[in-house]
Amino acid sequence: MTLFPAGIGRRDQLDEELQAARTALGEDQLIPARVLSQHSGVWLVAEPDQATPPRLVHARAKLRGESDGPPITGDWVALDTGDAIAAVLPRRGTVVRRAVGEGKADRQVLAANVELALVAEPLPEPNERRAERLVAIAGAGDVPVALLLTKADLDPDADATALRLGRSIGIADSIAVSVRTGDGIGVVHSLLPAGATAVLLGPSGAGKSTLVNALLGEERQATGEVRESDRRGRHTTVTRELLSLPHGGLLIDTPGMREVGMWDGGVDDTFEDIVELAAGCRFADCQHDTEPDCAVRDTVPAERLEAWRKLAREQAWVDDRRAAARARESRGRFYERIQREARRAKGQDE
Ligand SMILES: Nc1nc2c(ncn2[C@@H]2O[C@H](COP(=O)(O)OP(=O)(O)OP(=O)(O)O)[C@@H](O)[C@H]2O)c(=O)[nH]1
Ligand SMILES: [Zn+2]
Repeated sequence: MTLFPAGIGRRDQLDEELQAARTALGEDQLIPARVLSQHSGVWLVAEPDQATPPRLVHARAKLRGESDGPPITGDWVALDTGDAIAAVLPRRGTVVRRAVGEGKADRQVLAANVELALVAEPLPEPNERRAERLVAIAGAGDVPVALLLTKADLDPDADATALRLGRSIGIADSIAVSVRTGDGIGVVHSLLPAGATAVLLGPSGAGKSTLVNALLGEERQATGEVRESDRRGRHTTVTRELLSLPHGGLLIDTPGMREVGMWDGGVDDTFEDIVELAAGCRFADCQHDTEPDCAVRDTVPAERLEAWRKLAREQAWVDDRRAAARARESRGRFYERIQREARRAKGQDE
């Protein structure tokens, strides 16, 4: 039985990228695979042709300390002859948040190589601010977004609410879905064509797992069993997994997130309405607060303006810290070079 009857996803230029990794590492035996799930210290991977069943592999120690962090679910990787992940192939379409932690500025890649982010917010009281934030981090990684207003059966005006929220955040695909009535499920399927990979994001309790089960239909039982035995056998924790949907689409399931910190910008994309209107303000640095001739203040709802300010402040804070870290790093490299040159000069003296 294959876990992914319709394959493990599209990947353009896989051969070229693999060749580049072989050249870089000087190893010509590397083979490609995709990470289906990440556990503590091991990764479940599958090869594109699935000639062998998915298997748990390790990663080379050096990979774990790299700036991009260890391999994650959705990654395309190069495996060596010892079945260890030797390289992570370039990531396209990433969702990155600031790692959770007080005053910390570090990045966490939530999903890699995704072509769509499904941002879930539950009805009847969707939190627009929370959705905006997820839309912004997806936008920062060049990942298009569809909004899913879940639990549509709890809101008699679900479709209107979805439309309104989509307009407000600037997302064309905004769909009310209910697992209870089945409304919207077909539309979600149509957003996930064969070979495409999407990630499902949203707060705890939004109904993500329930929706995933509905999308998987009967497939889940078949795939679930295999995975469960993997998990139990190894006592590992699954954080995210790549799932194969019946129509051939792939979906990365993420656990509910309490905190989603900004990392790579994306604020301006999400608040395009404000950015565009601001061009009409009298002052270029207008804060849309008490300035005269402000084109934004009276047009944009106060809560949205406040949300924009808050995210922009947060992004500025992260940018500061990232700039400081880069400066520290380049100072470090500078001193290393000076010391190296000093040692060399000394060697020549002797
Ligand atoms: N009325 C209604 N309830 C739903 C629907 N979908 C999910 N729920 C309920 O919402 C609750 C939360 O659902 P989950 O699927 O566990 O939510 P989740 O987003 O996966 O939460 P985490 O696993 O914590 O991230 C459960 O009690 C579900 O039964 C729906 O379409 N309608
Ligand atoms: Zn203004």
